[in-house]
Amino acid sequence: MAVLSKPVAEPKFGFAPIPVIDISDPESKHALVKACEDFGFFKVINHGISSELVSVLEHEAVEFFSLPKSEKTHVAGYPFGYGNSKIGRNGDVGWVEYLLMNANLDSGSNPFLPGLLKNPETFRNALKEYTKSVRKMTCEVLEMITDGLGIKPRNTLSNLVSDQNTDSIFRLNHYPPCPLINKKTNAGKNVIGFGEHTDPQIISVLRSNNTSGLQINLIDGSWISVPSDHSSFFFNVGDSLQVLTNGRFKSVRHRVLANSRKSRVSMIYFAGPSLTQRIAPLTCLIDNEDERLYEEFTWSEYKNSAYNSRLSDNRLQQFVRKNI
Ligand SMILES: C=C1C[C@]23C[C@@]1(O)CC[C@H]2[C@@]12CC[C@H](O)[C@@](C)(C(=O)O1)[C@H]2[C@@H]3C(=O)O
Ligand SMILES: O=C(O)CCC(=O)C(=O)O
Ligand SMILES: [Fe+2]
Repeated sequence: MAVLSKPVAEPKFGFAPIPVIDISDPESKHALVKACEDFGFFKVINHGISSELVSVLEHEAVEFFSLPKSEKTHVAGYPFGYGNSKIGRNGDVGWVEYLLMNANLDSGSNPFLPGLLKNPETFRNALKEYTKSVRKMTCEVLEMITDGLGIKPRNTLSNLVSDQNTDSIFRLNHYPPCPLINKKTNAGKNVIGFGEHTDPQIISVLRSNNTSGLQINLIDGSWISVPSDHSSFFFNVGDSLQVLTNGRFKSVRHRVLANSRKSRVSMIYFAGPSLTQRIAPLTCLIDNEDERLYEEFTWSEYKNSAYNSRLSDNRLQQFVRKNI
């Protein structure tokens, strides 16, 4: 893997409180809206997703990443497939290997899936069940958010991502223990696993094993570490939701630092709309045209421009309305 020694800003508070939302309680809708406004990030508990389902998929992921390098690189590809160190195709690198897939397993976009692992069917079934359950939870969360914002109908946002044919993707990341970090002195402790960025989609749903490393950037610019919790899900507001809410919700900048001793395995569902979907501030959230902060774009336009950018770029900047 590539050696990364770029200095990164120190987290200000170490571990700090992250909004925790109990989605079994409808009244959590207000806390959800506040979390999206203040952090663009929150942890979800009482989600009802079977821990067995998550464990099976994690086990399959660990099996995959334990394969010899030659077998993994056999399924290397862009945008979907295996990748090691290189993130995207514009020069970003990290202490990470990953498998990126179209979340719609019936789309034909993941031709490498049948050849994966000894028992590809177990992997495929676990993936299918997992993405289905996470998509459902995502829609529930978006409906609570819509309620909390006082928007009608309550499926205004969930409709954008509820169909399995929308442009949603699924990513497995593996951050191996990093020998560049000195276990005794902690020298080199800031090796970047996944560089700072915002997610371009509407909302992302992350689950990891019990190895920490994820950090989020607060509105004041400081970084905080997110304590790992393998039984919860972490949600990131994406760029598209920032636009839909006319900047009221913040698309959270986040990154992952490597760990000297433990592997981190994460699975992320990026809920994206269909390619032709128009993304613009919801008219019910603005009183008059002058308040509109962003130009309208289609998801396909935004995605193309995002995939031509560097990881840390502010991708929304070019869509900010001028003369307001
Ligand atoms: C450097 C890049 C990697 C990325 C595509 C991009 O050009 C800019 C956005 C990156 C990102 C971040 C969130 C997701 O992990 C991801 C799959 C996505 O949709 O946008 C990655 C892209 C990637 O890894 O190809
Ligand atoms: O692996 C993680 O914990 C986060 C990775 C991430 O932010 C991403 O893949 O977009
Ligand atoms: Fe991300």
